[in-house]
Amino acid sequence: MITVSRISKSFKVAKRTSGVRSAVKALFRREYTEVAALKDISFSIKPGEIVGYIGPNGAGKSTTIKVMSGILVPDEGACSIMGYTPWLDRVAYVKNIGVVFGQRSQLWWDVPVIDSFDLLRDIYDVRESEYQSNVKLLTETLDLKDIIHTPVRQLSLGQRMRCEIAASLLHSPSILFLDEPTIGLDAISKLAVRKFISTINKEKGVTIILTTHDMNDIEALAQRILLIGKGSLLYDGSLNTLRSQFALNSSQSIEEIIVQLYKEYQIT
Ligand SMILES: Nc1ncnc2c1ncn2[C@@H]1O[C@H](COP(=O)(O)OP(=O)(O)OP(=O)(O)O)[C@@H](O)[C@H]1O
Repeated sequence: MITVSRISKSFKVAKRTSGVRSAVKALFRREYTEVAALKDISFSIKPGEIVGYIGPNGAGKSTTIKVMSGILVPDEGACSIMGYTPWLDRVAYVKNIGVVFGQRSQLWWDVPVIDSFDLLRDIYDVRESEYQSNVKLLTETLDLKDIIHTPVRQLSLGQRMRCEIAASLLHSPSILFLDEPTIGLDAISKLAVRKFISTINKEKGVTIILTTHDMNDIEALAQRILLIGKGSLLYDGSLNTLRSQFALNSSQSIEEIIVQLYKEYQIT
């Protein structure tokens, strides 16, 4: 379903130095450095999998999600998702995927949530009957009844996140990319989001790629882990294998094992 082969992506970043002299000099001759965000990344994902994509800050997780969702074009490599190359066939491709960036919103800030949903229905060209049944199901399962007519700017983070997840599923995508969907949520909201992710995976067969720093999300959801550090893929396997290979003792938490792994690979 998803094949990522030998993807690399660098960003050109302007060098910044302090001081007025340097600032004036930079007006005439700007210097750049290259940040290698992804280095030769390859993996494949089967339909119906929930894959946890983990790694420390700046490892390259969001860049990978952006490449897979067609937002960024890689410098090298190929990616085939449901037969599409994400950055080439964008219009047709996005009908098959849902994307949630925990730190950004796809909802219109000043209008009631349901108006954003209606706009997304038009953008994705969703059939009315399919749209109505999805709104009903998502309203029930994500408990949106009391907030769906509220403008997004008046929602709490947890309420907004439930709406974001609903928004990403209005067009019944087969694949869902979740980039830190539980960031900043309280314990109740985290559990609700986790339960929902698990339900749509089990009941609707949605394939899920989840990036998170919360190892409880990973333990609760991910059957498989991809570990990335400094732009390179370092581990691909199940949580159990990771535990049996890397745990120092049976009382070590998954969080401790992951921290130890980050240190071992020198990626923090
Ligand atoms: N638009 C950009 N311009 C320049 N550099 C970028 C850009 N986007 C990402 N980077 C750099 O690429 C590297 C990988 O960033 P990325 O956002 O993919 O990391 P991440 O694993 O998602 O991190 P985090 O856990 O902190 O969200 C970092 O060094 C980052 O500074």
